[in-house]
Amino acid sequence: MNILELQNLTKTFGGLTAVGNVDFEVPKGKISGLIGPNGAGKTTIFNLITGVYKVSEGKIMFKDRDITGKEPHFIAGQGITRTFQNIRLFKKLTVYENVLIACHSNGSYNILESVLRLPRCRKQERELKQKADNLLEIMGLQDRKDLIANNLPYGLQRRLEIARALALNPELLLLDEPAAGMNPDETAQLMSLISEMRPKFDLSVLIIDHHMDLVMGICEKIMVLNFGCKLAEGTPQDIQNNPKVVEAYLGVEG
Ligand SMILES: Nc1ncnc2c1ncn2[C@@H]1O[C@H](COP(=O)(O)OP(=O)(O)OP(=O)(O)O)[C@@H](O)[C@H]1O
Repeated sequence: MNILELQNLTKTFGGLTAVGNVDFEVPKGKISGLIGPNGAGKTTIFNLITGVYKVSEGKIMFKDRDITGKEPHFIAGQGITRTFQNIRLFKKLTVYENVLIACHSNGSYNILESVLRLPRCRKQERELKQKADNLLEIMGLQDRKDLIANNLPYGLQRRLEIARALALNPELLLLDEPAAGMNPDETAQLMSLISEMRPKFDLSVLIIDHHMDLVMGICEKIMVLNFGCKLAEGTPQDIQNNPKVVEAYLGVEG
């Protein structure tokens, strides 16, 4: 069963076709990968899925519902959250505050209940704090919860971004270059973390990354883009043995 389907997806910017007629299914409960050379259209696809860019042509189906053209907040509310290529955190707030703020987006009490500190509000706040603590524990950030986010090592800032995305209770998590800037040890730790959190949160995951060891190591299905078009899709083995992919991407140093 598929959680997400891209049907004939196209995005043009003026005369440039950033994404052209792409069909791709993301299976439910699996980790999938989206790879391709720089400028191939990968981040544009994330921006289309999350409603940041408007689709030029084609359809995006999430859990069999058409979400094409919907606003980002609606799509996030349906269960798709993401991280960004350039980390986006509240850099001057603590690690804990960063996660707690994200958890609060699920709170359902109103301003009056909050100002009057009514019991329903106090109960929810306790639950949200508990949730933030759990997320920090799972992401291995509990012992740094009082640090200012900007002072975290880069690899841990990436983990914090994932914790914030998980706080929104996604069913589909989109990770845009989660291992960018990480050394091989940090990348290996991130791979185990993603593999462990997938069943823990009952997630489907779609990852963009240039680290082939990460993508080939944890993805069950991979799509390769080149110049905005789908070049190949299949298992890591299919992709590694595909001469077109080797020529377009894997054979390129860097
Ligand atoms: N807002 C925009 N306006 C104009 N062109 C854009 C815009 N966003 C992306 N593009 C163009 O679309 C193409 C695809 O870009 P995109 O960022 O999706 O590639 P990518 O595969 O994610 O690359 P990278 O691996 O370098 O992040 C590029 O030619 C890019 O310059």
